[in-house]
Amino acid sequence: MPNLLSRGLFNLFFGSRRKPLASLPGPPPGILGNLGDFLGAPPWDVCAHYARTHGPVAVAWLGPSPALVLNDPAVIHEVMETRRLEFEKGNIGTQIRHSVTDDTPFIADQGADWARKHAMDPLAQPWTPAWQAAQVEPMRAALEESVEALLREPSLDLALALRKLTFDVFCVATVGEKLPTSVYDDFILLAAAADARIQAKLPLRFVSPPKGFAAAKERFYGLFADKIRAARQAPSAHRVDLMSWTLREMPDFDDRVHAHLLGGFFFGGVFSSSTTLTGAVHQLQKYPAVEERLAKESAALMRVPLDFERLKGGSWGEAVAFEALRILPAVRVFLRRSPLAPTQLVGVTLPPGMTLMISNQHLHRDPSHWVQPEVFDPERWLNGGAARNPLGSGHFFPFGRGPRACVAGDFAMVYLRTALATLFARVRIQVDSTEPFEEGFFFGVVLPKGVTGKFVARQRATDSTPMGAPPSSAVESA
Ligand code: HEM
Repeated sequence: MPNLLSRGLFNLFFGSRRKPLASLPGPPPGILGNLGDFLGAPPWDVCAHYARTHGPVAVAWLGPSPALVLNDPAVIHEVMETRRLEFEKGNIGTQIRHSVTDDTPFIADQGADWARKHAMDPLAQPWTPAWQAAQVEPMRAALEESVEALLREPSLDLALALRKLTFDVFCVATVGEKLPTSVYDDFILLAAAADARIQAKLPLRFVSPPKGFAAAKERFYGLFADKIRAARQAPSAHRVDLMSWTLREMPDFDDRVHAHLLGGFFFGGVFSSSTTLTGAVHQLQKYPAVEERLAKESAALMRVPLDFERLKGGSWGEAVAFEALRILPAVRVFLRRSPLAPTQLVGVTLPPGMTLMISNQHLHRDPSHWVQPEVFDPERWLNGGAARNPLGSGHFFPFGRGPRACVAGDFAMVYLRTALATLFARVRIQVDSTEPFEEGFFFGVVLPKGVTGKFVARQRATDSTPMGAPPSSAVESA
């Protein structure tokens, strides 16, 4: 809390800016506004703290600029759904455009730009659900191969190991094969360049790209362009990867845009999906009975080939994925900004270009809505629980809300369920500490830090068909 002098100075210099927002609660600003709150803690924790101390709508000051912190489901509904065309996404476009290209809908302006890009996105087509369903067995096989390799590692940084595993599996889902590690290195370099801009304390024009950025970008997107060219020359009616499916269904789709979207898939999905898996693994170590039930269900599901229909029968796996997305959502803060023309919201006129900070951190754990919100309890999603709190509803929006919610949310659920089933049928993931882990931030996504552990093979259940390589020497029973 800033002292009286600091508060007095703020009012002296910026008091007139406070007047239009005076009816709204919020922390008292000092000479630097409330920046001090954000320097000491992750932004989602600050948003949750404001919800608890000031209520569901609060004004905070980022230096001399006000920000509206929203923890009210009805107002969030307005901003992200009914009135979304008025509120552009923060400045994420200028931060990540160099790495992700302009073709991804993620950074499109609300309105016509987004509508055009969304309409031609292979992830938003009538055939997309069929492509998703067809990924279950190829992803299972890719996961199994990666798991066998990880079993040989004596110790792992689980966030990084699951990130690489997710990248490899997404290669199979997008182009039908795992790609060389050099492609992963290029991807991480491009993501790190975007992350440096997201986290920059300087004006963006002073943030220079890392060494080798231009060459990595050319190689990364060039690889997808080469794959598309090769697939056009030797079309196959049987390949089920996204690229082949798109070429069959949308033969006139521009190859350059197609290559950009295939590359963009990794930026959209690898960090968020692997962070969610890491969170799930950490919670499962803390709640062994939940893990045991997942292992049993997974062993029963695991007959090769695994198909979408059988995977859907794994209701505990789905509940575990939902619970991980609730308690440790990978994307916790959504930024929007008010339009240049004066706009009314929450009973006040917003200044032009005002930042709106929307977070799911508090609402996903709101004790007035959830029973024992701090407990990792997948049971809450069974017996109608998922219908009571559907994805994108007031207290559960890990994939965002409204038309700009994650275009690949359904695919992410298929991936998470396939990954949980494949992993927990085969291994116990031993996590070194169940204490809460430190949470960093990479590419706009939460990055778990210091979550170390190892994979330990489970004894295979007798009623499942043997898969893959023989168990390694360290074996536990399921
Ligand atoms: C657990 C995994 C995932 C989580 C938690 C997640 C979360 C999100 C969230 C919260 C948004 C909305 C952001 C906003 O409104 O500001 C979003 C949008 C988006 N996500 Fe995901 N995502 C995941 C997986 C994926 C995957 C696998 C892809 C692959 C392509 C992807 C691609 C996108 C794209 C392109 C958008 C922009 C959609 C649009 O504006 O039309 N995401 N995601």
